[in-house]
Amino acid sequence: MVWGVGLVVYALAVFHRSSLAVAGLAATERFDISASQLASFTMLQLLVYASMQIPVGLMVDRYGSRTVLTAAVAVVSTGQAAFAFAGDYPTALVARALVGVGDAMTFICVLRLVTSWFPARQVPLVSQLTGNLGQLGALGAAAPMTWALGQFGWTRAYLAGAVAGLVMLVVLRLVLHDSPTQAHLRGVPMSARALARSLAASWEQPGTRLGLWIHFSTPFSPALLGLLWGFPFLVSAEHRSEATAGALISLLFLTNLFYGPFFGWLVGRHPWHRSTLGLVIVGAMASVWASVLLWPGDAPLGLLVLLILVTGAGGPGSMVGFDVARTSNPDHRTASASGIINVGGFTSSLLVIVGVGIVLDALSPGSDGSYPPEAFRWAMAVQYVLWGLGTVQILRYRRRIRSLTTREQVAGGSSMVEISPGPRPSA
Ligand SMILES: N[C@@H](Cc1c[nH]cn1)C(=O)NCC(=O)O
Repeated sequence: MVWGVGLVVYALAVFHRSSLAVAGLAATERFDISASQLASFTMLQLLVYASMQIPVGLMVDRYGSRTVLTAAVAVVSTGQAAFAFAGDYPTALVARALVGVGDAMTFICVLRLVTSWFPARQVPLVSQLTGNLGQLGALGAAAPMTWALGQFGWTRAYLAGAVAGLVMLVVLRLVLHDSPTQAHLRGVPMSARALARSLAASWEQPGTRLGLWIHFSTPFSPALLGLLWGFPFLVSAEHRSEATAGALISLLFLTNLFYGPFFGWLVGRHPWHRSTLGLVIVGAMASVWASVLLWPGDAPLGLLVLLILVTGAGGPGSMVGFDVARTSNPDHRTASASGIINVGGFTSSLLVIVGVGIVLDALSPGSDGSYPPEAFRWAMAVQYVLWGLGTVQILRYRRRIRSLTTREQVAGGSSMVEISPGPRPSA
């Protein structure tokens, strides 16, 4: 029950995060803004999210999931309510930033609950299910939100999400305990210096860095498609109808339901090969994107479906990063290590979304807002820079961790290494 409540709260956060995706046109009219001002909502949210991860991880280790999740739901609902009533662009930006803050506090709390409530051998699978079932919130923010906006109008549609948050707040306070034996699982108070030492200790573990780079390399491609550029790419560059493009984006979220349990099972059985899974996912995404981008003319529908099915592995693949960090750190640092990991994917997503926008603008001089297919192809190729960097770093830290641990140790549930005093490894 505790996990179920945590999962619903996370799905609601994903709903709030994605609830602007189908309201772009309405938002441009309501706030009288340009396309780039509209994109800045998404960028602001991602920026706030990424920059909050380390403080949030430390807060969860110190105050426990129940307390931080309560604050998260209160903040995200306030933000969504403010967005419902916002009549001008600056107010709407502040409201979206609040949504980003509350959203940033949610996932790490729920992952921490999973490690406290489930036996260690079930944690990889349940964490995968958490990350992936939570994406159903994005599906709820697609067709149902389109319907609600048309039926009830802006204010009432967004307010409904905020009210759902208040209901979950009550349920959370009634049901959710930090562990089977304690309502509140609190860490010891630490000075700023001790916090810095604890973070440094996590960072010195090669498994934390390996996890960060797996999380960096895997989820940005589905984020690029699902959060901002997928729809215009499919319509403008691949000349698909809006209905087909919408169906392909929905399929992207649905793939999570397949990959989640599969990767969870795989990671639980073969922890030594977690980085191999990360590399295979990156390789598969890079290859299928190359086929689409190099295809002369419009890519056939079958290839676009393949692109979606393969790219859909990126989000679930990023969960592997959390698992590597979990087994590389002691329990009292689990949440702050997860915070470090989560910076990876949200930074790479932000970079790729901004990068694609910059290349599109540079290659479409004087355009009226519609981008030529050729510009889109070059813009989407920005992904290769990040995949290249991510792959080099995964290989680097995987080599380091493999030289310092054994298969038996990792199979036993730990990839922690003894850090010897002396010169510290550089990033
Ligand atoms: N990459 C996601 C998790 C995921 C799983 N399937 C698709 N995405 C992640 O890191 N989530 C953190 C969050 O706050 O959503």
